[in-house]
Amino acid sequence: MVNEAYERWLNHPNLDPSYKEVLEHMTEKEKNDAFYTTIEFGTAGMRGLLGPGTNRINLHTIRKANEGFAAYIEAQGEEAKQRGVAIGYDNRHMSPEFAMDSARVLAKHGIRSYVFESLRPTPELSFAVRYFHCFGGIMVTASHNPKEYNGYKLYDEKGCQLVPALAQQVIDRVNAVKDELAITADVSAEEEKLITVIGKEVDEEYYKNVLSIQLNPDVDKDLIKIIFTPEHGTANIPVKEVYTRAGYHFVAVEEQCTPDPDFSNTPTPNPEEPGSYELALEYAKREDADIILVCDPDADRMGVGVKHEGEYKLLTGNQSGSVLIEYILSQLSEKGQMPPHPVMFNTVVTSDLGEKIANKYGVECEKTLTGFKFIGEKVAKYEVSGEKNYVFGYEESYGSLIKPFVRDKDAPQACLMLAEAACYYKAQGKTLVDVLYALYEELGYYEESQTSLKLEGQEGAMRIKQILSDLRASDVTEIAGEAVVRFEDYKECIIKEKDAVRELTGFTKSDVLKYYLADGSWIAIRPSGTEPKCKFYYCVKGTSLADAHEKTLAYQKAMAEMTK
Ligand SMILES: O=P(O)(O)OC[C@H]1O[C@H](O)[C@H](O)[C@@H](O)[C@@H]1O
Repeated sequence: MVNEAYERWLNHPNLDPSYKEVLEHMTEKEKNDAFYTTIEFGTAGMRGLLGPGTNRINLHTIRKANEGFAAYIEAQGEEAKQRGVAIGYDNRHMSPEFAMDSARVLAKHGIRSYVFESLRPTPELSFAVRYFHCFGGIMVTASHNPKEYNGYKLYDEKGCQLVPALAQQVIDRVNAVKDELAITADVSAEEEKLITVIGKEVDEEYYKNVLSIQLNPDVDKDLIKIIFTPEHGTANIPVKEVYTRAGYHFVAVEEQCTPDPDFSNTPTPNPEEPGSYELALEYAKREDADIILVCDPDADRMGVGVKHEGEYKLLTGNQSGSVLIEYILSQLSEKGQMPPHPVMFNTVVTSDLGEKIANKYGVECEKTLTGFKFIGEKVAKYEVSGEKNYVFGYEESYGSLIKPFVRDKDAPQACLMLAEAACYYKAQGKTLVDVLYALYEELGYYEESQTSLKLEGQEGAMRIKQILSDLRASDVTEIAGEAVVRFEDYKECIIKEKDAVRELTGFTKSDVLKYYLADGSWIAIRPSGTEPKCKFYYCVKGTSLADAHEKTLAYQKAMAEMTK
């Protein structure tokens, strides 16, 4: 099957010429990884290595996806085609080309599109879908992945990434395309007219909305200095613009402000990884800055560094999320602006601390599976029913959404709110780390961490599946000497507790296992849906931070042993 697909590509008259040479020089292993399957929709759309092959991101697999998306829109009728699709893209290799090609494939089906004139953040694409009342959206990006990757995210009419039930309707139509190389993007002059280039007008509206989230716009902004880096990506213009308009003092990491598909001046563009803070830390020390803010290339994630007792401490996504919850909810309460039936959202692998903070302010916390689309889905549900009111949504993976005029994670919003919180607390003589430590004192000492096994290619994907199924098959009763008091399996949809088994409801089936331990900690395991990794999440509760840390190390070691 691999050879058949490979030969079909190699000899196809429509093969993009730049791919021919790469195909000819592939080793057997490379050939296998590129053709053993077709690239799938994961946590956040289709994401994969750039290059030729059915299991790669390239002009032909993107065209195939667009052909399926177009068929899906056509099936909704003429109005959907007229409302059209908003299209955005980031700084990655081929992103602008894939975006324009997508517009052309849609135009061949008579579908209107609005394409950004240059790179823009993912949240602004979500915003544009809503602004133009489009039927859907496409964002060409691989978010935080390394430079060798690209991807394709699909949005619904609310500006939310397609949830599995809708994505499946597109996938079925994508799978019905037999020859992806036969699809072309040659449009007639008439079809070309269906494509509108957009820019400034949407920017303005988006900035206005972002600035509207401020809870204390009059906070003394002279109190803090911010170091900001867009990691060569799309946050560069919007975050600078928003800070300038709001009056914050910031210094941008110049070397990382140029849009660059190779991310030349950063070891990694992912704020989950310490390398992304390296240059910003040098700036911070030189400028004696209070906070460091790092956005990923498509500006849906934000990483935070805080100067505390003379040192810069990097916050995890759980920690920055906790500080934001505390600030936002305390301010809403104090100002009497808390809506009735307030609700906050996070995921089954996000720390318990967030929920505790929310509950303290009378806010309910609802959990979803990993993927902000599931949070966006809930926002839409409650918007219609009016049953609950959104106050915040975040994930441990460094993404949050403050106001739902966007339906995906929004780093420009997060950067503005984080800066405001830092000023507010500095006026009280506190750093954001002080705020976090006070939360631990009040609600319990938590250490959240993540480890992962990088397992690439077909073999890696099989190994990851095997790790999960082996764990599922073995009855784990203790981890590092601590008893397992509850076990949740999101694929088999069961909860095992006190020797009883009951159904786990409310979630789409997903390959996630979660072990709750007697000391109040939990450990979860799942395959990443955006990277070739098996992820282990630890939320460890201790009697002190030192105790939580010691236990974390023990649990990590035990899990490593169990999955060797
Ligand atoms: O753990 P993964 O499947 O790789 O997903 C990690 C994260 O990836 C993207 O940023 C998604 O938008 C997030 O919703 C998700 O939490």
